[in-house]
Amino acid sequence: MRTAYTVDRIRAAEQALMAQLPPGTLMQRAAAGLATACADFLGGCYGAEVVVVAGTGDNGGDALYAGARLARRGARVSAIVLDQAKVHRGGVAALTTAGGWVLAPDEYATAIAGADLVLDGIVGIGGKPGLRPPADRVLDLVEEHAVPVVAVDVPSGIDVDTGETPARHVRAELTVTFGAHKIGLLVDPGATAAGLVHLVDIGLGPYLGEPDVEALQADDVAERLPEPSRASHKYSRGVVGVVAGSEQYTGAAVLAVGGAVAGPVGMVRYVGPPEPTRYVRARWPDVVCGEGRVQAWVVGSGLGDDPARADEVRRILASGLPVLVDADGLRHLPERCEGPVLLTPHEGELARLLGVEREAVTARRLHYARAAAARWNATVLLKGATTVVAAPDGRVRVNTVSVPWVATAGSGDVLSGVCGSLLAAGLDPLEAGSVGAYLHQTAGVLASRGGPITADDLARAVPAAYRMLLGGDE
Ligand SMILES: NC(=O)C1=CN([C@@H]2O[C@H](COP(=O)(O)OP(=O)(O)OC[C@H]3O[C@@H](n4cnc5c(N)ncnc54)[C@H](O)[C@@H]3O)[C@@H](O)[C@H]2O)[C@@H](O)CC1
Ligand SMILES: Nc1ncnc2c1ncn2[C@@H]1O[C@H](COP(=O)(O)OP(=O)(O)O)[C@@H](O)[C@H]1O
Ligand SMILES: [K+]
Repeated sequence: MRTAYTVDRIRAAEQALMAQLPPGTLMQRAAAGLATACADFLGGCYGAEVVVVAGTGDNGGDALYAGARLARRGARVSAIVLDQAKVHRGGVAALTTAGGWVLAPDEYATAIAGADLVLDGIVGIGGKPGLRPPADRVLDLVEEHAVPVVAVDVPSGIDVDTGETPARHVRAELTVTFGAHKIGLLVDPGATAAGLVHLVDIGLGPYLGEPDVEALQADDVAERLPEPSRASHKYSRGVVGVVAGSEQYTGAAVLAVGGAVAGPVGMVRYVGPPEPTRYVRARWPDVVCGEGRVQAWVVGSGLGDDPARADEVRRILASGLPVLVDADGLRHLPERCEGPVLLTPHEGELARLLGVEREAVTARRLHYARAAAARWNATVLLKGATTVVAAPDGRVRVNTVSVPWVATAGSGDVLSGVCGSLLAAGLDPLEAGSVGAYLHQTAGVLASRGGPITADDLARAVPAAYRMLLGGDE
């Protein structure tokens, strides 16, 4: 499990650990891990040109000490010190002793233009979002010359606790973070600004407590994927009912059912008008069409605006059974949901539900997913490159494994079927949403292999993804 914590929690853990150790130990552990990651990134230090950008806090200290280590390993390391009066003195001394030097302002442009790597030590967890002058001017040069950036702890300028980027911020190829993941490294747009994230263990583990945000990894997903036993029969494995598609949107029915049959359930029921029913029957002889007992429902994709279908959604939501509500179904939510409910909006749908602009949701994904979970008493899965799943009790998971080719028409319909199948097999909404999102993106990786895919390709790849995660043969 990848676990992330708020800045307050990380600071408290650091205090507790620092009290046990000689002064400066943690910074040296951080700098050592950072220097190794930079050397790996550069593919060797000898002769590499590195520019350290050091702000006024300990983040700058980490960067300067790492710069000193790189200089001792043969790199040419210079430093841009943003404020001479407040810079980490020990860090500057270490760098100069190791053969590095501090640049004068009129040397910044040339140094950055010739750099193989810029180390962003502007601000870490002590930073406010945005970049104050002269950091912004230095970033202009870095972007102008497209120099790769390794961010120290976090990309400077992001909101570390939320992943929001309300103002100017660094965009890194790699972020080397210390002690624990910060929430803003896992949630977009901060996650995108961070690039790849490498965690350096500095010994905080025993002091951290319960995480604020979790991200499942392959082994966590494997543990949670339902598997039948010798005693299983089709009903005990779970039956999922799919209410999707209409005379106009037949494809939504096929794709949602395609996701559901690819999941762990023993049986899928489909409930819909004659035309999509014909398509579903023709494709899956095993799907039972018409009403009947189910353990969970998937409702919403491609329903259109038929009032009878709206009533059906409301009736299902009042049944107390686990329900996944997607797309058009989201227009028929009650004042507050009862029972296990998983809502799966994309940003536009969540914006409509909450009466805000889409751009606001894009900018504040964690905030609005949490707000909707509290407002409707339901688990909310906000789709996107980093899917956020927020439960009404405050727990949050994010899915950071993703492949952009999955952003294709009908992909969300497949996701609804996959997650609904997991709900019917007994997972609670937070588990079904987070496991389903991981499985769906893994199917995307397998189907795509670096090229374009259709939603149908994605659904067909789900069983292989399931098998791979369980450790079965390829
Ligand atoms: N506390 C610890 O035990 C450890 C801390 N470490 C490092 O220390 C960092 C935290 O250090 P600090 O608490 O000194 O804080 P930071 O270095 O993150 O930044 C605080 C300083 O930046 C300035 N600042 C704030 N917002 C700014 C902005 N938007 N633009 C420009 N300047 C801004 C502030 O005036 C303040 O001087 C961590 O991120 C990590 O890199 C590591 O050395 C590991 C151990
Ligand atoms: N940039 C991206 N990278 C990876 N996956 C993405 C990206 N953007 C969207 N997705 C995924 O693609 C799916 C799109 O679903 P949705 O927006 O409902 O589309 P549709 O309505 O066409 O089915 C979701 O699972 C979402 O998480
Ligand atoms: K930084």
